[in-house]
Amino acid sequence: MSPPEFLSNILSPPIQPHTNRPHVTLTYAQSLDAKIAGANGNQLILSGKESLVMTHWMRTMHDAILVGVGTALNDDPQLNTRHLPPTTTPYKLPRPVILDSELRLSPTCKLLKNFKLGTGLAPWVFCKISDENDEAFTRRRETLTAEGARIVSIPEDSAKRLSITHLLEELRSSGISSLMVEGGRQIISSFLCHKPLVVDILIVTVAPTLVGSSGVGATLENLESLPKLKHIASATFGPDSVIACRPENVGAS
Ligand SMILES: NC(=O)C1=CN([C@@H]2O[C@H](COP(=O)(O)OP(=O)(O)OC[C@H]3O[C@@H](n4cnc5c(N)ncnc54)[C@H](O)[C@@H]3O)[C@@H](O)[C@H]2O)C=CC1
Ligand SMILES: Nc1nc(O)c(N)c(N[C@@H]2O[C@H](COP(=O)(O)O)[C@@H](O)[C@H]2O)n1
Repeated sequence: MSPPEFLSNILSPPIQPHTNRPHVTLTYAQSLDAKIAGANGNQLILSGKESLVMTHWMRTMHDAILVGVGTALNDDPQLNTRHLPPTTTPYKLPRPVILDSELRLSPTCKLLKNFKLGTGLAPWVFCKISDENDEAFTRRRETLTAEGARIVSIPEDSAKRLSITHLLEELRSSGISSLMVEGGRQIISSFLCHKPLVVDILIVTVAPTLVGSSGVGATLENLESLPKLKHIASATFGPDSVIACRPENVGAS
């Protein structure tokens, strides 16, 4: 059992990291009208079963998989490989990584439950560097640590979001060579528009469905902030089209 040729062609293992950061794959599923969720952020199952299996293969090809705390709270994801066919050799599980400035992650989330059941790796939760006197923050930190999370404090950027540069350096020095970023909207925008460019490949599943204007769009950014893309490959999985692109001039470091 091995990943579909589409993936092995574009993410030939082992994926090569950069000196200061992992290789970054940004991926999400969208409707034909470029929505990633329904009204009020309601989670939508956009991918059909064939492209969902493709996404789970992609998970096995990365050392870590990242979501923002908005997604963690809204979707309560598992970020595992449960849609792959049964096998005697266990699939590689990616390390779950959550960007969570204020430590809002629920101590009862599925990621922590799976870790305690032995069916998932301990999540790494990245947060801001807090004031020592912030007792509520310290309590949340202690609770999540007691539930099995590794909490890592990193600096914020000028917009008061966690610094993507520091995050990627920390992941690389913790042995993460390849990172799959799954969303949601703010995370997609932060990674896609980061200067210098840090996304090595963008893989978008397009489902033949319409969500309408109340849905959540894939990005928040205007055209000037978005990178130019070069098409790499496309494939169909069941009814869905999957498109892989590379941002032009992505950093070589
Ligand atoms: N269709 C798909 O493939 C996916 C859809 N989604 C959908 O996306 C929605 C969640 O998206 P959002 O609310 O935008 O939350 P998000 O998942 O993008 O998390 C945003 C939060 O992350 C934290 N954060 C820390 N540093 C950050 C940084 N540098 N950049 C951005 N965020 C940073 C902040 O607390 C921020 O509020 C949900 O409706 C979910 O269902 C999420 C993932 C994939
Ligand atoms: N590939 C894909 N297709 C969709 O239709 C989706 N809604 C998502 N969402 C992402 O997958 C996470 C859920 O993962 P688990 O099924 O719990 O393992 C969700 O939080 C989004 O990151 N992806």
